[in-house]
Amino acid sequence: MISVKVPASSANLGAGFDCMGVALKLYNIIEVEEIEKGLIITSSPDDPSIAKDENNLVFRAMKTVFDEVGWYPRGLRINLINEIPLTRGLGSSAACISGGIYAANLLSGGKLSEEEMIYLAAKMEGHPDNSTPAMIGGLVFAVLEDKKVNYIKFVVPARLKFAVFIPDFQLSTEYARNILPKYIEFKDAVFNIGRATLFASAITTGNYELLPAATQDRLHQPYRKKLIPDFDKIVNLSIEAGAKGAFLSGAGPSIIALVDENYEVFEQNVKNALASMELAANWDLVILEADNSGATVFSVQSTGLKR
Ligand SMILES: Nc1ncnc2c1ncn2[C@@H]1O[C@H](COP(=O)(O)OP(=O)(O)OP(=O)(O)O)[C@@H](O)[C@H]1O
Ligand SMILES: N[C@@H](CCO)C(=O)O
Repeated sequence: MISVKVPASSANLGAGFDCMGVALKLYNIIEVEEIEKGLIITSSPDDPSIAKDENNLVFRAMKTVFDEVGWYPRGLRINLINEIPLTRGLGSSAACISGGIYAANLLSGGKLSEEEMIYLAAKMEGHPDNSTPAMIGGLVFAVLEDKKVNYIKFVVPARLKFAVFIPDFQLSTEYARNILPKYIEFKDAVFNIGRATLFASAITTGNYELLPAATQDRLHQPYRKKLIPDFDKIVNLSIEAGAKGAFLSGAGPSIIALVDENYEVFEQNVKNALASMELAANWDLVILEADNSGATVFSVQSTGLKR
């Protein structure tokens, strides 16, 4: 049996719609083994949206590898241990895709290179901003091309914390993409290019004072925040408490605030404020660090199956 550990991820990071994302220290574990025949899928905790047949996202990701390398297991057992909340903007689908591809590559003899796995994952997800950090960790700047992903990985220092606000409701990425406009104004495109460029420079040089300006966005947040009634309240609360920028995590509904120093004080103050505020949803706050490793092998045990 092969166990793979794969991190959550937060895409966009403000202005970098579909091209910037960071892996976070919150994990799913995917256990896979070849069996004599059939497909057995188990999951804990379970959720009705986790398919137990060939529609399962981890299985579908694994199958793209088997099709690519031309090797198929006789049967397959998949056990999912899920820590990443589903459909909250924390890359649960990318973890399934990148983790499934990584596990299938190990099971089938490691024929694909890291670059090939990164490409397959981004192609399946449709954009590389969650799947690439889920695969290799770190904070990633990435563009999906015809046959490859062009990317740069930045190793995030532990000093930078990601305060993740997770609400008690879900928002599917598909829905949150469908409400975006087909066209945007030229001035909004210019606004985002400036901020995304500033973000990349500020984060890689450690100039965190620029982050509040660099995390502004006009491509997706103005539209999506209408689906998240507490968005402005939580962003404003975070900035007042000292965050270096706060924005929607991926397609939402989670919100992330960047916190540099005194994160314990930030956490306490924000938790107290949340408890006394009138909000439309219940919000959990967890402080996470970036994961700089991506998908990794957790353990490998022989199944004793003979070929
Ligand atoms: N552990 C899992 N096992 C199987 N399927 C999963 C699992 N986690 C998520 N999924 C599938 O992915 C879907 C959620 O994907 P979606 O892209 O909407 O949200 P997300 O990836 O959590 O958020 P975002 O893309 O904004 O970061 C679920 O409805 C389910 O079909
Ligand atoms: N860039 C993607 C991330 C969510 O998968 C979006 O915002 O729709």
